[in-house]
Amino acid sequence: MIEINNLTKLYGSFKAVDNLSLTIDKGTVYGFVGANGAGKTTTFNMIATLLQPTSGDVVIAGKSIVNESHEVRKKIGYMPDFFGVYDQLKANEYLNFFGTSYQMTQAEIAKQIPVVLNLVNLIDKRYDYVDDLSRGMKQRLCLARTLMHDPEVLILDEPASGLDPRARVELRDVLISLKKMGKTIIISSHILPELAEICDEIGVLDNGKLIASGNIASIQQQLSADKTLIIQLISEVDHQETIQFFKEQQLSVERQANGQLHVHFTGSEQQQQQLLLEALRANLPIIGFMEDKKNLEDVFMAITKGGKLDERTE
Ligand SMILES: Nc1ncnc2c1ncn2[C@@H]1O[C@H](COP(=O)(O)OP(=O)(O)OP(=O)(O)O)[C@@H](O)[C@H]1O
Repeated sequence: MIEINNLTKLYGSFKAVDNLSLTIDKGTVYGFVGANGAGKTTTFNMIATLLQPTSGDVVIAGKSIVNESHEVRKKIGYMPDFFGVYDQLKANEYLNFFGTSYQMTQAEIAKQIPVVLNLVNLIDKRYDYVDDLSRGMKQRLCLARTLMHDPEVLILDEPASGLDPRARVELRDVLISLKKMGKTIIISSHILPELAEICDEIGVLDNGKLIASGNIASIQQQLSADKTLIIQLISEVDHQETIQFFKEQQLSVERQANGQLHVHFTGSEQQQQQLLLEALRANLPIIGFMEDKKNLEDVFMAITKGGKLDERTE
């Protein structure tokens, strides 16, 4: 559905997007995550035909953003990270304005306005002034405007930014409905857990490069070779024998304030099982043995700061 081929953008000599290649299948919700300045907006502006790439191309439903931008625009709905405020316009007038700019007929517009307002749960606000809506409602109205011409692909740049938790949940529910309708959605955020809830796949952008891509489980797995085992011991027993056991296995061990041991481990799952078996055979006072599952924030920080994945994915 979307083929990104060697997409590159230079601002002067600065590479904001560096040789990005990626395929996104129809019906996929694909999330781009990256710190501020990683290149998300630049990438989205190119996909949305608002910015010419320095080199490379994006092909959406068979149409090139470089050579067929007009055709591409019919297929996409773009929600920018900042959008204008339209004084003195009511919600339905706002949608009418965008419908007209998509060259829809008045009959089509009249039919589509209630459809999109229902989708974003704003049908009760159709006669309210845009300026009087809450920030979350404005975001959803902006999403409604991108749906006016019923595009196959939605490009949403940080749609949840600045929203309170409740407004985020409301927006997420709308996105889940759009996903169920079979839309292909590209969405960005600098908050990985937020994307993980609705995305089928995630791409991590760092300094303009796509340094990891795949479903959340595979991204987490790419990091899991470097893990911490949490060992819980019977309280009030001497920890020394157990610490000595792990040291003899050439593993580094740290005793925590809560009495747990943290063992740094880089082996496979089979080797992890073997370690547990040997610890039990040695009759150590172990009552808990588990891997410290990295949460998504840890994963994000590790991939963008530690450079661990750079070597593996290149
Ligand atoms: N018009 C421009 N001219 C020069 N440099 C630019 C321009 N637009 C963006 N940049 C630079 O390109 C890099 C990528 O910016 P971009 O806005 O794409 O990142 P982003 O991931 O969307 O960041 P944010 O999360 O802060 O919106 C940044 O270093 C930014 O300063």
